[in-house]
Amino acid sequence: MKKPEWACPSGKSLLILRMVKEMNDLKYLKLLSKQYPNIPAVSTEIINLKAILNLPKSPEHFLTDLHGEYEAFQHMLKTASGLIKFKIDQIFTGVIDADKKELATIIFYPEDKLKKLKESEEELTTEWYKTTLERIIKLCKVISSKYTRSKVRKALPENFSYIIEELLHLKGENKNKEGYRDEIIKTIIDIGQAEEFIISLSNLIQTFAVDKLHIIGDVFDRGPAPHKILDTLQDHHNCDIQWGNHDILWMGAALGQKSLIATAIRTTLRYGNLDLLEEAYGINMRPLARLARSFYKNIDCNNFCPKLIDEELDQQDKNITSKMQKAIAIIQFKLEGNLIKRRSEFNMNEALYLDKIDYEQGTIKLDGQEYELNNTDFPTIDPENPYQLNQQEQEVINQLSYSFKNNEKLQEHARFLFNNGSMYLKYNGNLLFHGCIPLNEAGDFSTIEINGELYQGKKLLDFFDDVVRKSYSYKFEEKDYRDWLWYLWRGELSPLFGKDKMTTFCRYFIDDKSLHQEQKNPYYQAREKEAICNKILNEFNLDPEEGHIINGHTPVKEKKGETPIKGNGKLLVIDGGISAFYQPKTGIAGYTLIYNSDEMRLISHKPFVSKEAALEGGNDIISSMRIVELKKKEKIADTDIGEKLNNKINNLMELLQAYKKGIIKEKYE
Ligand SMILES: O=P(O)(O)OC[C@H]1O[C@](O)(COP(=O)(O)O)[C@@H](O)[C@@H]1O
Ligand SMILES: [Mn+2]
Repeated sequence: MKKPEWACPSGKSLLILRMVKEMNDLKYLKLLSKQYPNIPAVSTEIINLKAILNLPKSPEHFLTDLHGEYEAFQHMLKTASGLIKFKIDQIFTGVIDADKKELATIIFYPEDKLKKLKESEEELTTEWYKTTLERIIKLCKVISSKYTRSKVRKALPENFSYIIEELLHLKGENKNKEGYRDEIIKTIIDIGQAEEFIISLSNLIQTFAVDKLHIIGDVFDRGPAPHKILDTLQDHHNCDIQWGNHDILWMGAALGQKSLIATAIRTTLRYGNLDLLEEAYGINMRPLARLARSFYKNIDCNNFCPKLIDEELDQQDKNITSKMQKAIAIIQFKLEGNLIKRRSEFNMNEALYLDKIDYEQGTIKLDGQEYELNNTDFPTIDPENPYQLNQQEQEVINQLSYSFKNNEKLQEHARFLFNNGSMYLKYNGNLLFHGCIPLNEAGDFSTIEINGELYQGKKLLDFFDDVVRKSYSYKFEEKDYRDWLWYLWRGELSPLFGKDKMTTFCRYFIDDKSLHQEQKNPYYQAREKEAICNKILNEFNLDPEEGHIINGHTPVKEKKGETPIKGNGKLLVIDGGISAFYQPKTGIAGYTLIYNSDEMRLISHKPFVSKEAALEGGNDIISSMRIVELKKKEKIADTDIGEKLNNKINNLMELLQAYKKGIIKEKYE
């Protein structure tokens, strides 16, 4: 059979191909020439970009599993996980510790700390303002030196931009300009603007300390204020998110996926965070409370009692929260039952419970064995038709679904998560994801068949990434993409969940602890081995010699001797439990990671007590800093952005040649 022409181009078609390419190149260069119309313009940009390539790589900050702990998160952000204090110690070697601590606290919380200092009997003298300003300027200079002038300029506060730019770019050794600088500082103090400058410069230091913030999932659930974390992230200058299972839960709920709405509400009530729904988001919970009150009269708290840290609810609130939790849990189990039956390809029949209950005996039969239920009050379940919502339940879930879908704030947060998030991220040679890459016992990528096609490894994550985006794009149509978000929340091969099953029903209703077990995916054992980590990096086309996997989701139990560094240093698990509920298990209050131009540094944190304590300067929450890897001084040229800049430089060089050869005519205004 004659080969199709494109399979092996003849000499003539090769010539045609080359001509087409040249024409396209020329078209592109002509477009580029609109931006850089002559030799001086294009030369300036080439010089500028080449200089940027030689700047040191700017710092990346990695946080994960924030679980609504806003205050601890804020502190990590403001302090850049200890990086700012570390720089202060490096720069001000001759300054006493107390002063360095004070300086650090001013930079982290400038308004509050200044107020506190003024309230104490000591007066803030001109000398104090001068020293403080000089130190802050010095630190700001060092921290901003990794950026181009234009980037620094763009970040400057409007009011003082000219003066701050002057101060930041005056060279210390320039004797001629010393008087000039001193006069600027003196005038700032004389005209009563010192505090404004201290605040502006402190904010600038916080901005520059970290260039890129990565959130490796799970902003929501357990803690009280995920909404405040999201508000902060929305305002951040440069942040990305790798979705966690708890984020997908809320994203799906925001799109009106009813099983996820029920689950999000149940989890919120379980941790006593009714205020999050009612006050922060303004979702009306009265219909659910009414239903709970009318059906679950005799609840004795037990397994539905909210988990609290400081007993912040009184008995009456605890009772109603428990009733509501049970009411929404039953709605969840019913909705999930219908979903599992509708989506047989999810293969989740083992999560069907309500049809296995003997409602007269108060027992349940699972895998041929009978178990006693510890609670047999199911006033809304019709044993003949256990998955059918009764009328009141139907009304409540419809009302909640309407509220979720039409809640402006929740929709704004969901939009942010969809737009700025992904299933995984490849960034500067590293691979970031929340949960796992599903593996089988043999250490091979697990395969899932969807509509006759097989997915595994990277292809599986790409499939889910695509489905999540489609669920958002088609949110107003009754397409079934949203069901996949539920699968991602709790399905066996969900890379965000990474466990064989979720045993919520058994945890509530059966005392036998063996039924509460959730088996982790074999990935979690396998990742201890370097070869497996390398295999995963290769699967994602990353260089195992250079790259690392950065993982969240499973709290590292440091107390039990577990280490966050796995696979011979190839993989870092940075979930150390910022969530207050996990701290007894982990023994610490979270890990964070800083990736600088010369090292990767893992920081473990002590529990964050309060902002008040932080303002006193006594709350240094860093418990240890470990250098995971020393790097050769990396430059922007070595990063992903460097690669893009290099491409641009190549194009500009071609444009320069085209001007020189007269292929494209220069334009001068
Ligand atoms: O702590 P709770 O509310 O009992 O939740 C337990 C559930 O949370 C999960 O651990 C998932 O949450 P994480 O992603 O934080 O691990 C489930 O596997 C488990 O069933
Ligand atoms: Mn998780």
